[in-house]
Amino acid sequence: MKVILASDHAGLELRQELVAALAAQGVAHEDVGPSTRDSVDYPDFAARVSRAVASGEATLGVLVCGTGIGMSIVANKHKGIRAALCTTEFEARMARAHNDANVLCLGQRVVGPAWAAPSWRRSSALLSRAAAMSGASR
Ligand SMILES: O=C(CO)[C@H](O)[C@H](O)COP(=O)(O)O
Repeated sequence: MKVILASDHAGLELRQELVAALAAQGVAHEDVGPSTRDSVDYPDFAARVSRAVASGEATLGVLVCGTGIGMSIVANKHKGIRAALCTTEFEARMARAHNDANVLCLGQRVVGPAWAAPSWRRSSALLSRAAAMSGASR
């Protein structure tokens, strides 16, 4: 299994937190940026991750922007992508178990530290659990 992650400038810190969580758990992953808080266009990053998942280059994708909404809209335009915008661990579990979601979209401004520190910590666990639930080997 390989997880591919990207964000825009508004999702940078949460994405980096998730990358660290995956690395700590030994989950294969690819972080495709961006690397700075310079403003970028989220559709470019949504397309990069969506293409990778749709082609099989990656098993699961994670996209983070300010709200997660734009990322989910763009990702779901790609054939073969079932992107789920989740704000809770329950939603992420259901997205995998009931909807076979293959891209997790998160909003840093919704679940991130500046808005709700406890949710920020939960979101790291959320991704790790979603990845683990794929059933694929790490
Ligand atoms: O959430 C988003 C898209 O759904 C973007 O992250 C957000 O629109 C970026 O806003 P700004 O350029 O003002 O930082």
